[in-house]
Formats: sequence, C-alpha cells, structure tokens
Amino acid sequence: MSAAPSFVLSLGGSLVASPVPQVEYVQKIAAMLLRLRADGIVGHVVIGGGTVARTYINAARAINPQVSDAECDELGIICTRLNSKLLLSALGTAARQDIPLDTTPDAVRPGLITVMGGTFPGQTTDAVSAKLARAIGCPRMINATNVDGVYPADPRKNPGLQKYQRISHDRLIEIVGTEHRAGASFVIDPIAARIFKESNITGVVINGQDIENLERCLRGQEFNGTIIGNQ
Ligand SMILES: Nc1ncnc2c1ncn2[C@@H]1O[C@H](COP(=O)(O)OP(=O)(O)O)[C@@H](O)[C@H]1O
Ligand SMILES: O=c1ccn([C@@H]2O[C@H](COP(=O)(O)OP(=O)(O)O)[C@@H](O)[C@H]2O)c(=O)[nH]1
Repeated sequence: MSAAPSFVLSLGGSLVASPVPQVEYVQKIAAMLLRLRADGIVGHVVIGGGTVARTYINAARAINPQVSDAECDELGIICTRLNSKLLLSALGTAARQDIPLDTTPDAVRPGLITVMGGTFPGQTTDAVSAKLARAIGCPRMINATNVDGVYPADPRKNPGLQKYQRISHDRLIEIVGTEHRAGASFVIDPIAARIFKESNITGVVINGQDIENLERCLRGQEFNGTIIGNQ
C-alpha cells in the first residue's frame, strides 16, 4: 500500500455533530475511508465541532459574559477531539488511534488514516486541515460541508446566487475576509484560504451529505463542488 498522502479531508462539524453526534453518517464516512484505503488511497481527516461545540461556547458566554474568545476556542477544540474519537472508533486498526495535537509531519503514519481535531485557539479545523496538508506535502484539501460549493456571498443570506465551479486563491481570500471569532461559520477559514495560496494547495468545497459525490472527488474523479486554485 502506498504511504503517499492522497488527501486531507476537512469534515464539517455540521455533518458529524449537529445537532448531536450523527451515528449513521459517521459509519458511512468510515466505510468510505476504508474502501478508499483498500484501493491504496490513504487520506487524513480533520473533524469540526458542529452544534456540540457551539452549545458549549454559548454556554460559556452565558455563564460568564467576560469569557475570552481563546477560552471559548479551547472548548471548541475539546469538542472536535470528541468528534474525532467517534470516527476513530469506527475505523479500528486502519487508523492511528491517538489524536495528534499538532500539524507536524509526525501527525501521519505510513498506511494509516490520521483523524484529528483542533490544535490551538484563533482558527477553525479548516486551518488545521490546510496546515496538515502543508506539513505532509499533500497537494489537495477537501472541505466537506453543508453547502455545495463557494458562492460570491453566504447563500443562506443571499438566495439566488450562483455557485462557482472554480475560483482562484485570490478570489477566495476576498470572499472569506480575515477575521476569526470562536464558533463563527465560514465556507473556508480565512487562515486556510491564505495557506492554499502560499503553498499552492488545491482546495475543494463540496457538500459532504452526498457521500457518493464526495467519494468520487476523493478518488480524483468528476464531482459537483467548487475547485479553488489552478489545477
Ligand atoms: N461565500 C460563501 N459560500 C458558501 N457558503 C458560505 C459562504 N459564506 C458563508 N457561508 C456559509 O458557510 C456555511 C458552512 O459553514 P459551517 O456551517 O460552519 O459548516 P461546517 O460545520 O461544515 O464547517 C454554509 O452553510 C453557508 O451558510
Ligand atoms: O484549531 C482549532 C480548531 C477549532 N477551534 C474552535 O473550535 C470551534 C469549532 O471548530 P470548527 O469551526 O472547525 O467546527 P465546524 O465549523 O466544522 O463545526 C471553532 O469555531 C473554534 O472556536 C479552535 O479554536 N482551534
């Protein structure tokens, strides 16, 4: 089996842990990852916090309105690791069973799937995914979320917009801006968008609910979504 990393998948918390942990969905993602690995395609997964994380962040803000963003981020990170443990329990020996705490090359092991969550405050798991891709020299980062691609603005607030099939790194940076706030929703974290450009990583935004479409994307086949970058 090839030790080369094939993809880093940023798996939205909106899919795995909203409003509560999604048992069937996690099972289906695990089955897909195992199918890919059986075909020699070993990817790594960074999982978000979802409603579970937002519930804890909102509770902390209600308990103490002075709570810092960094403390809220720490709560979010713990929730991303809880969600990671759920996927790990379905992957068994195909995955590295401990959760890496940082995005160094040591986060991955030849032939094994790595699953991880957040690392430190001030970012989201999209940034962790982009940093992991950069650290291990993986040219593709796929962001599976609850929207079918990147739009000129938030499609929930601006109905009628057309999604992009493909956009440049610079256009993505214009769309997502620069500001981080604990628990905020971005189609892609601004830090990740900058790393894509600096490290020439091809990004993808895809609706993770459609697992067949997601699997086609991860296999390098035709898929419906938005491609970010030049390849
Ligand atoms: N320009 C944009 N294009 C697409 N979606 C956007 C955009 N700006 C904001 N969004 C919002 O980002 C959401 C995805 O982020 P989020 O809900 O945090 O998902 P996840 O938990 O999967 O990361 C979408 O549902 C959409 O409402
Ligand atoms: O490296 C990280 C990853 C996550 N978070 C916090 O955890 C929350 C949940 O993570 P994320 O936004 O990636 O989850 P998703 O949007 O996929 O539900 C974020 O809003 C941040 O507050 C963080 O501080 N550092």
